[in-house]
Amino acid sequence: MISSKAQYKSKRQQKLEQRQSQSKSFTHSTQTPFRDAERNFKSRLPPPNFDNVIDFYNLDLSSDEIKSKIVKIELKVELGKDDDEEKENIFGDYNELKEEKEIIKGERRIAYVVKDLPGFIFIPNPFTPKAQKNIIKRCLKDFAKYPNKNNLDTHYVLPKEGLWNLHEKIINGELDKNDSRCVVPLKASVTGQNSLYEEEIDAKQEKTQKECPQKSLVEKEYQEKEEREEKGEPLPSSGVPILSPSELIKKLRWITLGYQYHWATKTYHLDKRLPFPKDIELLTTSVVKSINGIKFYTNETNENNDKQYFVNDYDHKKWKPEAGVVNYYQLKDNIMAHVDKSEINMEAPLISFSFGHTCIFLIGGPTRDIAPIALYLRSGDISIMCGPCRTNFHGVPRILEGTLPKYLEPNYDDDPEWKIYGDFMSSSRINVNVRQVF
Ligand SMILES: O=C(O)CCC(=O)C(=O)O
Ligand SMILES: [Fe+2]
Repeated sequence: MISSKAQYKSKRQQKLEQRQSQSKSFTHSTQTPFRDAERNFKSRLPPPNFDNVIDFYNLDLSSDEIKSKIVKIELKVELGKDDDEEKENIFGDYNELKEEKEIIKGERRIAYVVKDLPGFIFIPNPFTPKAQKNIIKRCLKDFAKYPNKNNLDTHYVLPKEGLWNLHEKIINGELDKNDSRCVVPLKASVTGQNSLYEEEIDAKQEKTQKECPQKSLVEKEYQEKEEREEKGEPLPSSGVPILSPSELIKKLRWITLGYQYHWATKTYHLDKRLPFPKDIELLTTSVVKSINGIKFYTNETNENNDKQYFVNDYDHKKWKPEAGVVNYYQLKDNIMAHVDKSEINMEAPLISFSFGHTCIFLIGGPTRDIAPIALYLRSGDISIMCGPCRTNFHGVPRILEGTLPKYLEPNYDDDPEWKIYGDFMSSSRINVNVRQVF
C-alpha cells in the first residue's frame, strides 16, 4: 500500500527517490560476502561485530559452530628443532624466559586447521619475545633499504643506508631533523638526480594504485599536499611532500626480499634476484618441515559418502624461499582482498609471520562470493596457505588498537636499544611473508 504521504510527493522528489533506489540496488549487486566482511571490520562507528572471529588462544570461549570447524593437529617436528641438539633454537630459547613475564607461549608442536578451509594452517606463536624483537629489528633496520625495493621508491630517492638509520641518528641527537642532508630528496624526474630504479618509478602511479592490493600512499600524500597549501607551506614542485626520515618511516608500507616484485605488472623481476636473508630462510625451512605430511579430515564427503581428507604433501626438501614481502601497517592501514598468484610454483606453501599489534585476517575461497572466515593473528603467530588454499582470497581489514604485547612496548625491558623500535611498534604491525617462485 502506498502511504498517504507518497501520494503528495512532487514529481522531482519521486524521480530522485527512484534514482536513489536504483543506485542502491546497483551497489548491492556489486557487494560480495567478502566485501561485506571487510566493511564490518573496517567500520569505526558502529564498531565491528567480532562474534565470529576465531581466537585460537581461547577456543573454549568460542561458539559451538566455530569449535566444530577447528581441528588441533600435531606438527611433524618441533619447530626450530634441528638434528644438531646443541644448536640454538631459531625461534628463541625458552629457557631464557623469565616466568613472571607476560608472554603467550606456543608449544612448538601444535597447529590448528579449519575443516572447511583445506590448506590453511595456523601455528600459535612459537617465538620468544627476544626472537621476535630480533626479527622486527631486521625488518626495520636491515631489510628496509637498498637494494630491496619499497613503496617509497616511487616518490623518493632514499638514502642507501636506509631511513631507519637516519631516524635513529635523529633520535640519538646525532643528526638534526632539519639538516638539509636529512631531508630525503625527491625522485629523479623532479630533482634531476639519478634514481635507483628509474624504470620502476616511471610506472604510472594510477596503475599501481589500481592493481596493487597494498593501500597506496598517493591518496594520503595528496591530502597532505592540500593541508600544506592551506597552511601556506612551501611545496615541492611534484606535490610529493618533503618529510624527515622520522616522518617518512611511518609511510613505509612494504619492501621486497629475494626476487624483487613489480606491483604494477604483478610479476617478479627475474633479473633482480637478491640473496634471501638466512635467518628468515631458516624459519621457513623449519615451518615447511613441520607441516610436511600433515593430514586431517575436512567436512566434505564424496559421492560414496566417504569422508574426504586433506594432506599437505609438499616435499619439504623442495622448499626454496625465493621471494618475500614485508608489510608495515600503521593502525589505520589495511590490505584488501587479493590472491597471491604471481608465483609460477603454486604448489609450495606461502608462509606468513605476524609481529606487533593483532590484526583481523580474513580468508575465503577462490572468489569474493565465498564468505571468508575471520581470525585473530597475534604477535609471533604463523599462518600458512598451502594446497587449494593457496589461491584463496584473503586480506587484513583491521589492525586492533591496544593489542601490542607488553614485551614489545618501548620501555618494557631495561633494553635501551629496543626503545626506538618499541616506539615504532606502538602504532604498527609487521608481516613477513615468504614464497617459492619456481
Ligand atoms: O599481513 C598479512 O598478514 C597478510 C599480507 C598479505 O596477504 C600479502 O602481503 O600478500
Ligand atoms: Fe597475500
